[in-house]
Formats: sequence, structure tokens, C-alpha cells
Amino acid sequence: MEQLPGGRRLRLASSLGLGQRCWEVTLDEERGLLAWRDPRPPRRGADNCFVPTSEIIAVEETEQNKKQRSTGKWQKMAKPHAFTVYYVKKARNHRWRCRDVTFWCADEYLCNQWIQALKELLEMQKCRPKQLLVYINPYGGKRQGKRIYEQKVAPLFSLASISADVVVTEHANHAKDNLFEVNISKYDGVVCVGGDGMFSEVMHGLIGRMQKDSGIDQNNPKAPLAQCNIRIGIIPAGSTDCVCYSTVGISDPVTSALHIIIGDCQPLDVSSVHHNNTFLKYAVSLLGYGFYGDVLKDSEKKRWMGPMRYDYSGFKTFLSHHYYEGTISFQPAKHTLGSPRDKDSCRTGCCVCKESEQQLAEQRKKCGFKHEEDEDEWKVIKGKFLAINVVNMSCACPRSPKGLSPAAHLADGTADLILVRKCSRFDFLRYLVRHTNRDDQFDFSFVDVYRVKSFQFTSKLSEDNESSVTDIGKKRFGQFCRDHPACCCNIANSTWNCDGETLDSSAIEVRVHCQLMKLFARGIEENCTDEAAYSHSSIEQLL
Ligand SMILES: CCCCCCCCCCCCC/C=C/[C@@H](O)[C@H](CO)NC(=O)CCCCCCCCCCCCCCC
Ligand SMILES: Nc1ncnc2c1ncn2[C@@H]1O[C@H](COP(=O)(O)OP(=O)(O)OP(=O)(O)O)[C@@H](O)[C@H]1O
Ligand SMILES: [Ca+2]
Repeated sequence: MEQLPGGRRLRLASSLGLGQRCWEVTLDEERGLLAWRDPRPPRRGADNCFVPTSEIIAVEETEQNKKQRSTGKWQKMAKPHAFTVYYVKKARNHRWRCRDVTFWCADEYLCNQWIQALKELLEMQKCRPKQLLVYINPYGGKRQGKRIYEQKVAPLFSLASISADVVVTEHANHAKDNLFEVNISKYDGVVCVGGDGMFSEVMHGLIGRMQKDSGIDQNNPKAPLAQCNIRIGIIPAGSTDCVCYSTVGISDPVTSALHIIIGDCQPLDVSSVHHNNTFLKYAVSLLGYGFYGDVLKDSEKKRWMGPMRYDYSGFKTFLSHHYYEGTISFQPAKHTLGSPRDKDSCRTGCCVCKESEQQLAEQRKKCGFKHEEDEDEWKVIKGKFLAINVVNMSCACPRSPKGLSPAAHLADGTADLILVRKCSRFDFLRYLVRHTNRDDQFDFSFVDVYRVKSFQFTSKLSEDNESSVTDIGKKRFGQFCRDHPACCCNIANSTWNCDGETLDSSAIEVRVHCQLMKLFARGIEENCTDEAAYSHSSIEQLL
């Protein structure tokens, strides 16, 4: 073992057994790598293996008897000693898996030195959770939440020495209400097993609890909200799993469990939604009026169909082709570097989000939690819309791998406002299809997109009702426009789809709160295979 200058940086290099051969194994704390190489010439890149120490899941002393029985490899050696390292292996499409490698040596002291060094390194990873609170929705998605947790996630948590208090929910809002009561300081994170609706519940519980504990009135739309520092982990087991997919790059329970174990952290913007100084909801993914509101409303009656309900209701809503009249006001985002038409997307370590984080910190330094009156201009648009979508993130999901707004950022303090104006059914279909291919879905004359920090909407119907409350005739009007039965204009309001839940009010006021909460995730990685993440030359140097 070598202590590097400066005292505490560790470097271990030994010749250890792996399979039936000796490998050169190196643990370098400074570079943050565990690497092993077959020393026999020729030196082929394929024989170099390495793991960033931050992605080691666990290390265990391996019982020699167990190993002898299963492989018979060590039978000729006198008393071999062995240890197994469990680590993250990055596969295709952002999928992570837990792999293990067992090293052995005849020297017990050397073996223990390795185990101790690796355990010390794991102990030093302070961002890793030790105690988690887990909520499982047994009825989300295909009703597999409990099985997914028990079979795929719990064994990994226990391997990583994470203890978990598990609550299987018995009714909607169980998790949210429970989060107002539990001793939250006991936990390093909260995990939800379910879909976007379940995530939304847990988020409401945590943000709500944080505001309550800080004496902040959620009903005040202008109140600066207290940041929620306890991270949420999402084990996807829902129908859309948009938040998980957009922050990890895949909906896969094992991948998400591994992000939780290694203690990843991804800040997330949250929008607050109010009506007449009354708090309605928070939103992280989609706030959609018109098409997505109607799809959701119809699909709620078909929950028994599982995830298929969205395709059924989507098709039905597409055929109905309703548009809605209303007024939109918004404040364009000026503080951010990006634009919704950018070709680059938000990725791990995104510099647009980092810049926003710095601005947020400076703003906090300047005025703390005091509210500063926002003088920025409002832009107003009146029109007839098939869909009004406000998205805090790309909203990528398995149905649409690039999402509703591919260049939206997870943590820049803005949302993208997408306006799809009245157009033909055929054009709307062309617009929808572009969510599933590489073509630009904003490149249509009937689609506009803006990056905003706040937003308001009033439907024509409620404006009319407000201006002539006595006009009973208008209120009694049936659902469809009787003057133009074939025109698809809808005299009734649509419903807001707020992260998969319907809102009761059509008139809403929305503000984006930059990085209000944090997830156990790291955003979508640019190039996610190990080989791409670490160049071979740096591994060669290490070995
Ligand atoms: C021709 C194929 C076109 C496919 C177009 C697919 C676009 C899909 C975009 C999905 C965006 C999801 C945004 C995330 C929202 C979540 O916060 C929320 C809660 O989980 N999920 C939904 O509201 C669930 C929303 C689910 C919406 C599904 C819409 C399906 C539309 C199907 C239209 C078929 C037309 C066919 C005509 C021949
Ligand atoms: N035990 C329960 N019984 C009934 N409803 C529940 C229960 N636990 C949670 N819920 C509610 O179920 C709703 C939907 O759950 P979830 O988001 O997990 O699945 P989903 O709707 O199929 O997926 P997605 O939101 O990704 O489309 C949530 O809004 C949550 O409040
Ligand atoms: Ca954002």
C-alpha cells in the first residue's frame, strides 16, 4: 500500500487472482478508480477493466468454501483468501446493472488490507443514503410495484447496507399524508415505487411539509418556497414514468435503485399552480390543457385497462379534435442561456442548469427568502388552441423518447410553453408523430414555443362568464358549439392535466421554482458506456 504525498490519498497495487490467472489490481483514490488488468502480453484494451470508486456498490469477504464448491477453481491453492466487489456496470441505453468480481490471494493480511481499503472508501462517500423511507403503490401501472420492489430493489439495498422502512399504500394520498407525520430527519431519502402520480404524491408531501415547517403559506403564489433537501428516488412502476425516464434516460427499476445506492443527486424545477390565491398543485413534468387534459380525463375512467388506457383515450381524443379558446400571459425567461429550439439537450452536468444554480445562489445571498417584486414584462396571446403544454422538463417517456420539448432543462428555473393552435386533424397527427421520430415538432406554422418563468391562463368561457355573470343562456350552452356543429370548437372548458392528475380549475397561475427539490438521479448521460466515459489512455496510465 502506498500513501501519496499530502498524507491521506490511498493507492493500492497488488497482483491478485481472478479466475485462474493473476491480474494487476490497482485502487487509486486520487483518480477515483479501481482497475484490474491481465498482465500477459499483448496488452489488449479489452483486458483492462475499471470501475470508478463512486460506482462501487459493496465489498464483501468471500467464503472460500462457497467458491470452491461452486467453481472448484481454488482447490489446488493452500487456504486462498478472497473478496468480492459489487459495482455498477453501464449497459446500452442508460441501463445500469450490478456486476461482481472476486479477487483472491494466499496472503490473508493482503486480502484484509484490500477489503478494509475498499470499505473505507465506501464509508467516505457521504452522499450515499443509509436509511430510506419507501412508499409502494401496489396499484400503479401493471400492478407490479410490490413485486418489483421485493425482487429487484430490496436485495440491492440490503447488499449496499441500506435499511428501508417500507409502507405499502392503502389508498390515494396515503404517502402524502404520512409524510406530514413521520420523523423525516431520520431518513436520508424517500423512495416511491410507482408512476408519475405516486411521485407527485411524495413530492407534494415533502414540499408541503417543508413549507409548513418553515412557516411558508403555500396559498400565496408569490411566496418564495423553501428548498426541499431530502432527495426522492423513483423506482418506476407506473404507466408513463415520465419523470424517471426524463431524469435517468430509461424506466428501469434496477437502474434507478443503483442511482439511489450510489447517492446521485439531480436538482429539479417545480412549478406551483394557483387559482385565485389558492394553492392547487405542484407540477414537475407536464401541465397540459386541451389534448393532454382531455386524454387524461377520459383515461381516468379506464384505469382498469392499465397503461393501455392512454393509447385508447389518446386515439379517441385525437378523433374528437376539440380546440379551446383562451388567453395566455407569460413572462419570458431572460436569465437562462438556453432556448427551446436548441439542438443540444440537458445532460448530466448541464452547464445551462449550473449557471441557473449559481444565479439562484447569488439571488439568495442578496435577498434571502424575501420576495422581490418581479417587474419583468408579460406577453399576452389570445387564440384557439388544440393543446397548451407547459413542461418543466423534456417529458421524455417510452412513448416519446425525446419528449414534448427535447431541449427543456431539468433545473434551469424555466418551463417551455408549447402552443398548438387550431389546425387540421392531419396536421395535428403530423405534429404528434414527430414526438416519436427525429423530426422537429416545433417546425410547424401552427406550433409556437416559448421559454417562460411564469404563466397564466384563462379560458374564453370563464372570461365571458366573468364579464356577464347574468348571461344564463351562455352557461346553459351544451358541450359543443351549436352554431357550428362540425367545427370542433368546444364551448366547455378542457381540464388541466397536472403530472397526470386533473385540476378543478381552468384558470390558473403558474410559477417555476428553480431547483426546488432533488432526486436520486444524475440527468441523462451523454455517453453512458464505461468505455466511453473513461478513455483507455487514462486507464493505461493508472495501470
Ligand atoms: C401516431 C402516434 C402518435 C404518438 C404520439 C405520442 C406522444 C406521447 C407524448 C407523451 C407525453 C407524456 C407527457 C407526460 C405526462 C405525464 O405527466 C402524465 C402522468 O404520467 N402522463 C400522461 O398524462 C399520459 C399522456 C399519454 C398521452 C398518450 C397520447 C397518445 C396519443 C395517440 C394518438 C393516436 C392518433 C392515431 C391516429 C391514427
Ligand atoms: N393504495 C392505493 N390505492 C389507490 N390509489 C393509490 C394507492 N396508492 C397510490 N395511489 C394513487 O394512484 C395514482 C396513480 O398511481 P401511479 O402514478 O403509481 O400509477 P399510474 O397512474 O399507472 O402511472 P403514471 O402516473 O406514470 O401514468 C396516484 O396518483 C396515487 O395517488
Ligand atoms: Ca426547467
